[in-house]
Amino acid sequence: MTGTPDVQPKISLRGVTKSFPDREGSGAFTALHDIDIDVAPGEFVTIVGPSGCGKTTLLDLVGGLTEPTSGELRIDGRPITGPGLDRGIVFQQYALFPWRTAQGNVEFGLEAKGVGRRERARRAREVLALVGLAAFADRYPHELSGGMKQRVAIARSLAYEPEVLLMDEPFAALDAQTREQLQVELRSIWQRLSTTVLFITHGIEEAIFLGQRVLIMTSRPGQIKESVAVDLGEVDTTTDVRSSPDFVAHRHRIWESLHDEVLRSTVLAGGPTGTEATR
Ligand SMILES: Nc1ncnc2c1ncn2[C@@H]1O[C@H](COP(=O)(O)OP(=O)(O)OP(=O)(O)O)[C@@H](O)[C@H]1O
Repeated sequence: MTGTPDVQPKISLRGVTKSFPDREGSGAFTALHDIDIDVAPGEFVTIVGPSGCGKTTLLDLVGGLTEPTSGELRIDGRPITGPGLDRGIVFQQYALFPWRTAQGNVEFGLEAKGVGRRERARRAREVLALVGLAAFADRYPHELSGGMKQRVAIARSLAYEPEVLLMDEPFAALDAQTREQLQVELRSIWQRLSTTVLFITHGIEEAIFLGQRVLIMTSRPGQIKESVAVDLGEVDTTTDVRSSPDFVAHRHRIWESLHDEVLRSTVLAGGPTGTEATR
């Protein structure tokens, strides 16, 4: 099991297994097997694992988008029975409404929550400012860069103040500089709002920079192999923190653990796949 034992966890998974019917339809294919995870309130947990090990499946389960084959998932001790406004989800693809402005996209979740028009507009402006887009509120998605669109997607999730933010490789499609900039912004937003975050990534450095704890998953069927606490001390994001001895040591430790799994998944797949997970 992973987590802090003495606080009631914000997110808790016990014995979670998820199977899908196999291609022939005659049996089942196990994507996740017997997962136990505890995430403390306000904790930022990142998850890395080889390609196809079930990371997205895990996040979908916490998001209530699918149901486990067996096991239990809880938020604040209550079983997860479906999607809810207590959880905001940010996907790799921006999933913005093209016919709505940035402001209109951010207001969307608030409409669903029944927030009045003036309050919606106020809150949307506030979170757009939080992600550095105050001057772009009236722009449509096609007028925004990839990084800006992903900022709008994050602002939309933050607008209705979810207690939990679920992020599935949200920066994967961005260029390296924009990605690093958004990592810094997300880190400071999280520090200010103390939202509980579960963040999936292929990048070891991203996992270390953002996470207080990195969960390493095994190759298929996905299980939690290790939970690595990240302690970088006081991080000055204006310096090249990724070159610090502590950061490099964490990177090496996680790389070694993950590399074994990537090799295993390559053998299982019968070819050279999954190497992206060792970046
Ligand atoms: N709806 C589904 N039906 C059948 N199989 C599925 C379904 N969803 C996922 N899978 C399978 O479950 C396994 C885990 O998929 P998942 O997308 O969760 O992995 P992942 O770790 O997020 O992969 P990646 O890192 O490449 O994004 C894969 O083998 C995938 O093909």
